[in-house]
Amino acid sequence: MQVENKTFFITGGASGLGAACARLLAKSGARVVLADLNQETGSALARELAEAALFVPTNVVDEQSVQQALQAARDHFGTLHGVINCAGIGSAEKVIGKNGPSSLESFTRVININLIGTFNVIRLAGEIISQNTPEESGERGVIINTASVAAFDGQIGQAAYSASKGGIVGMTLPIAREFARYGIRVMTIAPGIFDTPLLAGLPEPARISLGQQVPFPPRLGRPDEYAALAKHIIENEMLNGEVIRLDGAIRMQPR
Ligand SMILES: NC(=O)c1ccc[n+]([C@@H]2O[C@H](COP(=O)([O-])OP(=O)(O)OC[C@H]3O[C@@H](n4cnc5c(N)ncnc54)[C@H](O)[C@@H]3O)[C@@H](O)[C@H]2O)c1
Ligand SMILES: C[C@]12CC(=O)[C@H]3[C@@H](CCC4=CC(=O)CC[C@@]43C)[C@@H]1CC[C@@H]2C(=O)CO
Repeated sequence: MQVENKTFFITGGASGLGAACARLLAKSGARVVLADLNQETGSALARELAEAALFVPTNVVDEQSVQQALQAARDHFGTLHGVINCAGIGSAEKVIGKNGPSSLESFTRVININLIGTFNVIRLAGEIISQNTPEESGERGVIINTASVAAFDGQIGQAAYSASKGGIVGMTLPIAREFARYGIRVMTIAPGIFDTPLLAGLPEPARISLGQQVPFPPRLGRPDEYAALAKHIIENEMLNGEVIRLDGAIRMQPR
């Protein structure tokens, strides 16, 4: 579908990859709902994007929070044509640490936010989108999820994170197959290493080193490059049920 005059629900839309999608889609004539935990950054971006954007405080793991955010989106913009699931957290914890086995709580938290939160939004937004009047082609909408190359090249310390992203990879095809009857496409992007606030905690030498691990281009990915792929996925109906690595050919080392 063309993005102009369409509405997209972007989880994690207040920062990094999600915010880049919001900016590009708004600039392209779309309307965006910034569904994010962060009131400060979410409100600031909504002010920047003016009438093209609505910020709704949202916790993707909370059913009622997502339902209320989706209703706010419909109340404000009238409908919903797509979702970009960017909400997520990073994590690094060995299975056996200095003090013994890692905590189940930390593993569960990463799975809850990254995987279950993504599924929660897919199921609730998918039901709404399935009720759209279809385009001439029969398409009613598109859902884009965010995994990670860690789903395939998980490093030491990334058991929870890789499992959460591997789950997103795993559910892409079965949901695309189910949603085909509604004319809803389901795609996943698996980014390599992108220059976002998620990496903010890393010292500069570590960031430079990560970028140099990328075969080409030897640098961190830019959020606008992720956004450009997301926009293309929305516009290209033949992209469905697939996971696209966006990573400069990096294959993460064990650690
Ligand atoms: N930056 C990278 O190198 C990289 C690589 C691979 C995958 N990813 C994935 O891309 C996605 C976006 O990451 P980013 O780099 O833009 O990070 P980021 O930290 O800049 O943005 C993530 C956003 O998600 C929001 N968020 C976190 N938990 C939430 C929840 N429960 N409900 C709603 N919003 C929540 C945060 O408030 C934040 O605004 C994440 O899923 C991340 O795992 C990032
Ligand atoms: C984003 C990614 C995986 C992570 O979670 C880490 C991040 C580098 C900075 C980090 C330091 C930590 O102590 C916690 C984990 C993390 C946020 C990694 C850069 C690329 C990794 C990725 O997902 C590759 O696709």
